[in-house]
Amino acid sequence: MSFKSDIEIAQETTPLKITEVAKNCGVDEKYIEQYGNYKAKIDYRMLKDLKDQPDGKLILVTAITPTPAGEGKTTTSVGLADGLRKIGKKAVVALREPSLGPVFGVKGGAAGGGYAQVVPMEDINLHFTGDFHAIGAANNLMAAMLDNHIQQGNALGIDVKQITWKRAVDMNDRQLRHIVDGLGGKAQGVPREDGFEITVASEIMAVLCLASDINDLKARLARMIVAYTYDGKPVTAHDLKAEGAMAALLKDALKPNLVQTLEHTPAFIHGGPFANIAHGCNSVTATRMALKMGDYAVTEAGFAADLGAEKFIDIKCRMAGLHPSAVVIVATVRALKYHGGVAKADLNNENLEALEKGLPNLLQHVDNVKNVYGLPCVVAINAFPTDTKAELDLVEKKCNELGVNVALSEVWAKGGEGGKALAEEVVRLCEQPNNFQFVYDADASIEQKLDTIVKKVYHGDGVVLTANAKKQAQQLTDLGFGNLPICMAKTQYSFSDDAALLGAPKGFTVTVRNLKVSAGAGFIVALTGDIMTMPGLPKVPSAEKIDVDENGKISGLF
Ligand SMILES: Nc1ncnc2c1ncn2[C@@H]1O[C@H](COP(=O)(O)OP(=O)(O)O)[C@@H](O)[C@H]1O
Ligand SMILES: O=COP(=O)(O)O
Ligand SMILES: [Mg+2]
Repeated sequence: MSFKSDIEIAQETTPLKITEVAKNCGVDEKYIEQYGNYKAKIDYRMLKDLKDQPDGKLILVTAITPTPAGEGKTTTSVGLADGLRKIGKKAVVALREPSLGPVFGVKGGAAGGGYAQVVPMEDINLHFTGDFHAIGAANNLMAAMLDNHIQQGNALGIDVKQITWKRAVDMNDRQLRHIVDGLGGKAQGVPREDGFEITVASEIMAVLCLASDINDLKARLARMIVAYTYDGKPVTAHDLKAEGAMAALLKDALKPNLVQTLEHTPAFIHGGPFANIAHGCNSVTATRMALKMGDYAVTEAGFAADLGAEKFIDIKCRMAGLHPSAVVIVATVRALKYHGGVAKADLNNENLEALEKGLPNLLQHVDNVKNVYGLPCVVAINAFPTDTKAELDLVEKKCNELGVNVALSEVWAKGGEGGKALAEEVVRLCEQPNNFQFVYDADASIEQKLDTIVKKVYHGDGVVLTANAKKQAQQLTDLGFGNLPICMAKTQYSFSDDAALLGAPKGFTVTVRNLKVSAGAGFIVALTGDIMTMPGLPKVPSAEKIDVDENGKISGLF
């Protein structure tokens, strides 16, 4: 069976003018800054003016532990919002902006798929409104000012071996992970080991996602710790007088972007941290706008419920005072078979036995959402064209037998029409009482918080800190950062820190090898296993299939 590609579906649709989309969801035109006919930035001052307007219900879309292709959170978020509108509800979706890393790498774009997409998908997946370029420029201005300070005499006494700030580029480029720069002699800089991280892992991305306005942004940027002195004192962006210029670069990037789904549902897209190496959620301002403009605000958190959902709750909701009403856990036949031991190449072949063997991964995520996060949830079986009826029926049957709330989602194939059953169930769940809770108390020690996450969310035996991480934990506590929430940087392919441990592994510990404070964002990043903040391209990058014709029409993006 052949299907139209995502980009073919997107390009055959006629979107509404963005001013009409804005008007339809109640955004006053005085807040709209158009970027062409189909994109706009919305001034966050609208939130101050609407502060007395009641919020809608917040729905989080998460997933089971994914295959490298992803299981359809973004697709389901879009299709659910469309489905809610199909049943007469005022729904808005809030998503992250795609990074060029995956776009040209393995996963491809992040604008949904099939008949559940946001448009214009080419823009959204490529330059969009320039926010990521602005973040990269601000990040690298910081790096240039830091190295220039050292070159100009190093009055602050920065220890070049204790520089924590990396350069950034929005690309999967392993060649830049570990570099030596400042070569060429006295006038060319100070030689040192350096490195790049992907822009979505930059602390500035997290700051942009958590800041409420330009003053808050500037204050956060100023607090960012970029290095330590020879006597171990932190050096901040403010010490280097960098926050003003960085904020100037980010003035427009701070405003959320408004686009639409294929069915003209309003979609706020803003910020794009990955959930394995960063906190994995779109901006608070975009989420708040969705809550003001919709009776139901659907948002997503990256990768599975042990990563994006945990950080959505313990970082984003904790900092912004958000309280989700319901959670959708996306599951797919292919991912369940993957957890049941089927090789990636064979995932399109029916295999009921492997499917059943993979269920423990789903059940453990359901258990976490219900009993650790305390939220009502529904499993959305995201139907792929390669799924057989027997497989889809088995997942639904097993979930029902185990008392797991489940709904079939056909949004990829049918758009909002395929999301009506899921929408009805989500509306019901939003009216249920919920015992929303954070996983840990922020005032616990850094090690206790790490241990709690490993035990309660990953179902491991506990955390192990390397000697280096232990020293850093003590240093950060002594500097007064011990009460910050934790941003776990861990593989997305396993509950554990070992990507090979699929399903619902037991009897493992998670090793934290490095702790770094993101003092501007307000959390501590814990690097586990061999996770890296600069991914690499695969053997056959998706970029090889992307092209543009003489009329500027792009092909090959998905
Ligand atoms: N039901 C489906 N059938 C076919 N392809 C799908 C389906 N759902 C998602 N996809 C595709 O799978 C990939 C991952 O979907 P996405 O929504 O980005 O997942 P996530 O946000 O969880 O990473 C995308 O290329 C998307 O087009
Ligand atoms: O950070 C990861 O996001 P996805 O799970 O949407 O790829
Ligand atoms: Mg996604």
